Amino acid sequence: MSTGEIPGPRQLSVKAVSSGYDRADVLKQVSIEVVPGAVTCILGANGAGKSTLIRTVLGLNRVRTGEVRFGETVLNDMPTHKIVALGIGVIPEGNRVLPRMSVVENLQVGGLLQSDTRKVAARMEEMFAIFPRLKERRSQLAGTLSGGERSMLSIARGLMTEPELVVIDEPSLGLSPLFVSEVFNIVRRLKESGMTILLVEQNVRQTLDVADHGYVLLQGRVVASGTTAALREDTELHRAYFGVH
Ligand SMILES: Nc1ncnc2c1ncn2[C@@H]1O[C@H](COP(=O)(O)OP(=O)(O)OP(=O)(O)O)[C@@H](O)[C@H]1O
Repeated sequence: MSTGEIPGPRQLSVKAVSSGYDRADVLKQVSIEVVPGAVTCILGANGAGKSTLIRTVLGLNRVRTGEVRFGETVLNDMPTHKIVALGIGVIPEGNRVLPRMSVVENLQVGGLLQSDTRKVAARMEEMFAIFPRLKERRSQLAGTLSGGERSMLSIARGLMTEPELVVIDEPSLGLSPLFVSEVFNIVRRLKESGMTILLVEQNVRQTLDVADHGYVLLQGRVVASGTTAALREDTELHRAYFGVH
């Protein structure tokens, strides 16, 4: 084997993972793979275990059995800040921003892990290139932004750490239809830029339009998986949402 090879993009793998709260397991033997450079989605109705899966990947819930890996690195029992430092970014659900801080200050908070302030400033300019609307509103308090602008800011803030893989948790939650389309357009642009995305959503149609592969969770188990084209035809997807065969 040669040494000094440039490492390729890393794959996030969840292998036969069980985890939960108190004594009960919520996730039961869940296995997923997040292919580098593609959008992988996790679909499932309320209470299916989507948040628990994200929490487990990010080290907020303990892996009880099984293994979570990012490339060669095992993430089981690793604290969240170390997982983030490995190159896994998070965009939390609900377009969370710091309302009393300006757009620029919100982005600076997103870049806190980076001690080189010139790099933070350069990354911020990259974010402004992707989201020109945020640049126009750079001094505005985040709490006074529109819903769509707020979701752009929460996404941009999550990208300030220059993650290799980003977990996007229900970005359309609580947004009106126009803003929902805007958010999915942003996801599409991030995908075109080559980013690896794990997208967790309830909005089936738009998610299947943007994602490449996906998994359907039902009561903490993966009941269907495959390309989005295959999932569209899968009766398990319909059963998971509507309880019909
Ligand atoms: N902190 C907790 N303590 C105990 N049980 C919890 C906790 N958080 C979630 N659960 C339970 O775990 C199960 C899965 O919840 P989870 O939040 O992962 O689902 P979800 O698919 O993200 O749902 P939603 O789309 O409504 O956010 C549910 O039965 C829920 O009640």
